[in-house]
Amino acid sequence: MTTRLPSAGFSITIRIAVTADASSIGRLTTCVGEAGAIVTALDVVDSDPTRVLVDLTCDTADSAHADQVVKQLEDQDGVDVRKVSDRTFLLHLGGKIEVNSKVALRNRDELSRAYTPGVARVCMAIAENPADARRLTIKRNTVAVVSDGSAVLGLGNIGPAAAMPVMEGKAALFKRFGGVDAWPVVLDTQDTDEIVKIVKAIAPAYGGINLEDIAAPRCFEIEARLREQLDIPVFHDDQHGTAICVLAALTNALRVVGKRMQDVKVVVSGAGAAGTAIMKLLMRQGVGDIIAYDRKGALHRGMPDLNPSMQWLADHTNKANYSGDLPGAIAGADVFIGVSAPNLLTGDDIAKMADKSIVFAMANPDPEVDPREARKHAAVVATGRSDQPNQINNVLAFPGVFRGMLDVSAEEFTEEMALAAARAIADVVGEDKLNPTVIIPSVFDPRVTPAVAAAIRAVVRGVPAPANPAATPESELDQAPEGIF
Ligand SMILES: NC(=O)c1ccc[n+]([C@@H]2O[C@H](COP(=O)([O-])OP(=O)(O)OC[C@H]3O[C@@H](n4cnc5c(N)ncnc54)[C@H](O)[C@@H]3O)[C@@H](O)[C@H]2O)c1
Ligand SMILES: O=C(O)C[C@H](O)C(=O)O
Repeated sequence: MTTRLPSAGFSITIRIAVTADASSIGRLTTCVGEAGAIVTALDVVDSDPTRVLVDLTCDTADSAHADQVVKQLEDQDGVDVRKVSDRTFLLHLGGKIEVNSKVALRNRDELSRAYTPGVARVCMAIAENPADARRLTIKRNTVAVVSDGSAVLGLGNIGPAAAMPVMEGKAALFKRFGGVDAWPVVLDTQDTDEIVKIVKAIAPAYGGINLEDIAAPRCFEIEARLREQLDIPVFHDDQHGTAICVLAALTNALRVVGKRMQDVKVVVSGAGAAGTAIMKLLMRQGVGDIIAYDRKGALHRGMPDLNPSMQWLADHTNKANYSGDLPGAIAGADVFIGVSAPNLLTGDDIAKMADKSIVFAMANPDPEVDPREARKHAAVVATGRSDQPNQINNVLAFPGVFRGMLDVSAEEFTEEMALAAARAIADVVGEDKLNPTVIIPSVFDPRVTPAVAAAIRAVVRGVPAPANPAATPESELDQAPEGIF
């Protein structure tokens, strides 16, 4: 987006000493407002007859804007800026997750059962019957969030240490939304063979593997090989989580505009992890007319030097073998999906799409087209941003998908599960709520995870998804384990 709006992601708290008079606090908030920031809190820390010490908190648009807000305050008469704290960095001090013991360790008696000597009998039980690992260890509810830091958000190859805040965040989301204990496992290697070997070696402790932010096309081979070698589900969130959410959003967007999957022409910009999985799932759901776009242009037959996944797309999409530019491709198209790079299209390009067009511009943090421009011409617009309507984010999918898979000890993640999860997410938006700005539930809608988990469990059990998942047990972990003793 060209003009950035203030966001909680760039919230700062400024400690300011100001001359004590009737209008001094008012002048401060006016100054911040005139600088384009939004005041969200103001606390008086201390005061005496001559001076007031306040903590003023405000949302800014980015780091440069935050500096400018502080500078404008410093330029005011009688204002002394003492300290500026970045609230996002404050929240990350010491990391975002921790391990808690589920058992009390208050005396020798408890220690003797939780640890040695008692624990030895439990170890031997698992040695004799490996399936007991799911009942007697954290395996039944634990997922490894594995990354090599090679494609982190839209930031690129920033390495494993720098990827940690995202992986910790993912683990926090797993717990908050799915009750799943997830743990970051970042790897100081970007070698495919080595990653497969390491993940295979750590797998015994986990009930599932969530691959995260591993660059395409390596991610495809890593996922395929691990699926083949492991007896626990392997899910690549950037591929499958995104594809599930996009299919859910498109299902409802098509309901809004009154078009059918099999009739629409779709253009996807970005044939990486997300784009490839999105296209495959949409094709599986009946979309027949797709053009895939990447840096080198529209993927078409006869294009040289394509990697295997792009070659597959060139062979299986683009019916008319179009090879022109992106604005040309979307002219007359019904749906544009962007998972590539910022600012590739203008409002005028969107105006040339078919009547009642749908635009999902999902590059983070800045979408392929400014959604405010796109909304002037398209019937439905969605982005990945939390400050815009119709936020498409994987958190709608992965907590429920893993909740469901762990509940039934699933051994693999399948395309049937992806389709069922997408249907479950779409169905959460009832007919009475569906409109161009509500095609997808809020990430905070408490119905989403139970609905997705129930749909996944139903696929594994080979039964229809329950009509009212909230009325069924949310997790089999809530039920008493059988046959342990
Ligand atoms: N909103 C969401 O929930 C969500 C989910 C997944 C990905 N994304 C965003 O989508 C983007 C891609 O994610 P990914 O995981 O697929 O990354 P990726 O690196 O696997 O794939 C990105 C692809 O886009 C291509 N690309 C780059 N610039 C391009 C351009 N100017 N025109 C056409 N293609 C271009 C790259 O060559 C690559 O093939 C990122 O910005 C990411 O933040 C958003
Ligand atoms: O994973 C997310 O929540 C964000 C998305 O996958 C992205 O890459 O931007």
